[in-house]
Amino acid sequence: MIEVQHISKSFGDRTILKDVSGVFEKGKPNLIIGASGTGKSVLLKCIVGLVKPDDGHIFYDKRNFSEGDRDTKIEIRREIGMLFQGGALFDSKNVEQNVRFPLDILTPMSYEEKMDRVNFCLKRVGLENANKKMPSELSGGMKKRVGIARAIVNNPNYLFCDEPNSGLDPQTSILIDELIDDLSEEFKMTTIVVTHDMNSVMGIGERILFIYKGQKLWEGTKDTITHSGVKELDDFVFANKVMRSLRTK
Ligand SMILES: Nc1ncnc2c1ncn2[C@@H]1O[C@H](COP(=O)(O)OP(=O)(O)OP(=O)(O)O)[C@@H](O)[C@H]1O
Repeated sequence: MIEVQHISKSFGDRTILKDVSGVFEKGKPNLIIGASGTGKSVLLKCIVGLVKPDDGHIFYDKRNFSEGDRDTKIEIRREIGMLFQGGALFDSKNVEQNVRFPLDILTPMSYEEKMDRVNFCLKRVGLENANKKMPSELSGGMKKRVGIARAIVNNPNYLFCDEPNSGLDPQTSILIDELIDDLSEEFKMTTIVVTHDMNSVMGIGERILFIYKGQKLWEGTKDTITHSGVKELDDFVFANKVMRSLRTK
């Protein structure tokens, strides 16, 4: 479980996050949703330690990440897997080298042990025959799968995914969502997915935080999101014609 308490962040005189609190549960994807530019990625960066909040605390299974000692922070960082927006693969490395990279820099494992783990993860994401392919030879969906294999290769307790569906067609997006959902449960990871994709929300949104202009305005599930009574959330959810047509039924 990850807990954020009263997180605030400004850049210069622009306040980006205001007193955001929330709990992210183990074994399922927890979604952070909201319109573009509302502070979702900054919140995620605060949680993983890429941005330092001005105020507030972040706890990883009760361990204080924001004010913990150096060793605690290093320990927590080693338990984090991250799927970056766009995949962020190394263009000059092939698939297996990309996936092996965290093991090369973070573990003392032998080459054989690393390759066993790499092959296990590639198989788990449905890419068992792609070891030697270069990123330029992969489709967008395959790149995401490689990114996911790399994010889980170190057997993380925490998985963070920033817009995992960006640039993907709707069908591939659903497959990637389902993969993240399945992996979270299978490996008992606390997973946080940043998205503004309503398909993801209705597909895997068992736990959702809605951010509006840097504030958490609502939290709930896909079953309660359509009747939250929060105007700003309704504007977000029903921006899409299909969702509007469902509301009137
Ligand atoms: N390092 C930074 N310095 C200054 N401003 C920043 C920095 N990082 C983010 N911002 C600003 O913070 C605001 C929120 O950005 P953020 O990336 O969190 O939005 P978002 O909700 O994730 O949007 P999107 O869905 O478009 O990615 C934006 O106006 C952005 O310009």
